[in-house]
Amino acid sequence: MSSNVSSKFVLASASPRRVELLTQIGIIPDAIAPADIDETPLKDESPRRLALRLAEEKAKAVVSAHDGAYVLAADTVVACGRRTLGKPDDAAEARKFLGMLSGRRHRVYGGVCVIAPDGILRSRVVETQVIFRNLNEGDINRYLASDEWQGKAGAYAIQGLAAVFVRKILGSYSNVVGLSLYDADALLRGLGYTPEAG
Ligand SMILES: Cc1cn([C@H]2C[C@H](O)[C@@H](COP(=O)(O)OP(=O)(O)OP(=O)(O)O)O2)c(=O)[nH]c1=O
Repeated sequence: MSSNVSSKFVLASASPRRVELLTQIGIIPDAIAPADIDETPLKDESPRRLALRLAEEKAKAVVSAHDGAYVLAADTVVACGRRTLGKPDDAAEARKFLGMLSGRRHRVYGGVCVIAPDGILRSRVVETQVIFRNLNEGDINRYLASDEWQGKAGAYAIQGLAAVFVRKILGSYSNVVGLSLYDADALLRGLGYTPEAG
């Protein structure tokens, strides 16, 4: 079993949302070490497997530079029908994604991976279902003008203006924002880390 005595906590993510979410549960990273990995899906890779693989690869990419630390990484993938919606390249792609999400149910898969100081790796995927109301052209135009779609999987951020699109959500809200706090806490505790002593 890993021990957290004087262990540092490293967040392997460039996402400011993930820092904010962890702060909410009293975890302030000692270091932020974004992992620069190729996020291209493999051939026939499901969104669930993609989210898990990328979270694991992000954690593994930074662990060697942070000996003796707990390393946490995450990845968020939006899936609509059989399509995986990544971060849109431009406004045209964001428009396409929002059109696909309009009036439908989609799934947000959050991969979470923790590597403990002794090298033990634990990971899981969290699924949240989100149902959007119908979006008309005005809704989409206003949303695109806000720029909130940029850098967000599926071209929306539930924590911002897009909250009004969300008719129903089934599962973890923080998973949609970028990191399920329930699951991050469960993985960290399972590996012996507690924020108080960390
Ligand atoms: C669906 C959704 C996604 N997002 C964001 C969370 C993630 O930052 C982003 C998905 O991209 P990710 O590749 O998961 O993360 P990232 O590139 O921002 O950071 P890093 O790889 O360094 O960890 O989309 C929201 O902020 N709100 C939402 O409602």
